[in-house]
Amino acid sequence: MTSTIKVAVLGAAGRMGTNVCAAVEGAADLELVARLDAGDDIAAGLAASGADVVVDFTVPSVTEANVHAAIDAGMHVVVGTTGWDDDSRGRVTDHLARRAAEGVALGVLIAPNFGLSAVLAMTFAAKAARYFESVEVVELHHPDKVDAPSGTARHTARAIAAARAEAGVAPSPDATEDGWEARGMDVDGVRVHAVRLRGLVAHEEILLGNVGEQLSIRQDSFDRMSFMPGVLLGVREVGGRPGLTVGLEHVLDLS
Ligand SMILES: NC(=O)C1=CN([C@@H]2O[C@H](COP(=O)(O)OP(=O)(O)OC[C@H]3O[C@@H](n4cnc5c(N)ncnc54)[C@H](O)[C@@H]3O)[C@@H](O)[C@H]2O)C=CC1
Ligand SMILES: O=C(O)C1=N[C@H](C(=O)O)C[C@H](O)C1
Repeated sequence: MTSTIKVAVLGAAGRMGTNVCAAVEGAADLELVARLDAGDDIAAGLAASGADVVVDFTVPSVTEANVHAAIDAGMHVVVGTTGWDDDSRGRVTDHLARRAAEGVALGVLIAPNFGLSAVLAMTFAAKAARYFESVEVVELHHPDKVDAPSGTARHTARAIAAARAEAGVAPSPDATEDGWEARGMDVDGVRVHAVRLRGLVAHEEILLGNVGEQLSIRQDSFDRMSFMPGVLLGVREVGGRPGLTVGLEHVLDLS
């Protein structure tokens, strides 16, 4: 008989955490062993849970500390929470390397978006980016979101910028003078715009333009259930991927 993967969920009372707990409970090969949220002692809760994999859908201000606590506890981690940058990802890589040197090989998967449509949109945009003079990213979300722009939009812009740099493409033209404020955030030279609107869940549009033509790549997550197949895939795969993996596209082999 194959054993189940024991899963602890951090942020279990949140919009995503609630869905993740239900998805884990509905999967025959997974076992939900802890639901932890704000106010709980995360280190103690994880130690008591005996989890194999920790899933974090909390808030940007606490997610890094949670990941280090899980690594200290000898658990693999799947992270959906946003707010990561090169420095915080670097500290996780270093922590994983220290644990590996102690003989404890752990995997951490940080994915800004677990939705298949979003991962494909990012991948297609990065592939298209070298062929267009201009590219901008627009993300649209529910107004209860605490960060802007979204982690997905930042990840998309970084991938686009890397593809354009590799191809030697010039920066998108932009004659806007300094002091005009509606040009979005500059993420590695790609402009990212954020819309917050009641009724929305999570949406992204990548606009690519040449003289006389435009390509629009649009994805819509209408329901948080759409993230669950990706989260469960991450839970099943992370133990076999020691070190830090950033982006579900690597697990899906789309990169
Ligand atoms: N990667 C992906 O596919 C997706 C990522 N997200 C991201 O996931 C995160 C959570 O999103 P939502 O569920 O919508 O937010 P939410 O606000 O509904 O849930 C966050 C939960 O974390 C809890 N929390 C706060 N501090 C905590 C702590 N120290 N320890 C444990 N729990 C704590 C809160 O009490 C709350 O229940 C955000 O960063 C969001 O951008 C959201 C949707 C999809
Ligand atoms: O807060 C959300 O809702 C979402 N957050 C993630 C992000 O910031 O990219 C993923 C998705 O867009 C939903």
